[in-house]
Amino acid sequence: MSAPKPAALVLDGVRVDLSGVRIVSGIDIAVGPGERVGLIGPNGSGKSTLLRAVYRHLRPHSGGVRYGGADLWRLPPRQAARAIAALPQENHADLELTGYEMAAMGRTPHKGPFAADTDEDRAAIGEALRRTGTEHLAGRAFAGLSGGEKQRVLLARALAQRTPLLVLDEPTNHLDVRHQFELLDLVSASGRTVLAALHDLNLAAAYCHRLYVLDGGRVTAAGTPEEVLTERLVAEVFGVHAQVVANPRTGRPHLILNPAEPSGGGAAPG
Ligand SMILES: Nc1ncnc2c1ncn2[C@@H]1O[C@H](COP(=O)(O)OP(=O)(O)OP(=O)(O)O)[C@@H](O)[C@H]1O
Repeated sequence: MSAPKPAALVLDGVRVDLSGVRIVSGIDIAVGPGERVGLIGPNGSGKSTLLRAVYRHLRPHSGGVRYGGADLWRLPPRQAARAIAALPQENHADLELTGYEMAAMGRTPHKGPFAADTDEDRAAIGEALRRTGTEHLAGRAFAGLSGGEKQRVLLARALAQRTPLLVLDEPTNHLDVRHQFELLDLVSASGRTVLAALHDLNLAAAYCHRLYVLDGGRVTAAGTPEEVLTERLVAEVFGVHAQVVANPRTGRPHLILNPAEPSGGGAAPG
């Protein structure tokens, strides 16, 4: 009943152009089976574009995306959708679906056209709603949910798909702090292979085994959070000052962030 055993995701020289503009190029990324890899980088650096090339919304102009050795772009759509589930940034507010129906869309790759839900479908949907704490949203119109509620229902859809690979684009968008932790705990506990774009560097440090830094459409650094999240790199890539300390509870790197050149002496408000 659980997702198949996770395999490795490999991006090999991926390049994507949009409207004749090169957005990302020469991207080599390897995510081991069951590994959680974070993609970090400033606005416009190409994170979403790259993820779309992985979850088959934007065909790369060159390079390959392989999962478990198979070229994801050559797989029949249904087979690909049994391997990879995505939590994209796009909003589906236009769809007239309930929370349950949205989560149930995750079962589409496992069913024939117009086939009724099987016991396994219902179990997968129910478990996904329960794990994401969204059972109470099942009967509500998806379009009327709050941003955070939508995000959690979309995660339920991805989990109901029961794929061994998850691609997450800003999964903590709209979520309050408790739900940010809960979502990433849930994803971590799932044991899936994960590639996720994250803006929050501390969450990236806390939940990812390794990080890739994207800047100007290229990978400029990669390694463990300890290796990547240095004061120098954060200053160069994000233009802010970071003091790196160890989280006293977890031992993971934790960044105390401030503007690069504090003005007004950095006095505390009030
Ligand atoms: N159709 C398009 N034509 C030209 N440029 C585009 C097109 N779509 C996106 N871009 C540009 O591609 C670049 C990368 O966008 P992308 O959304 O991948 O970045 P991102 O790193 O995910 O950004 P953010 O952190 O703001 O979400 C941006 O400069 C964006 O303006």
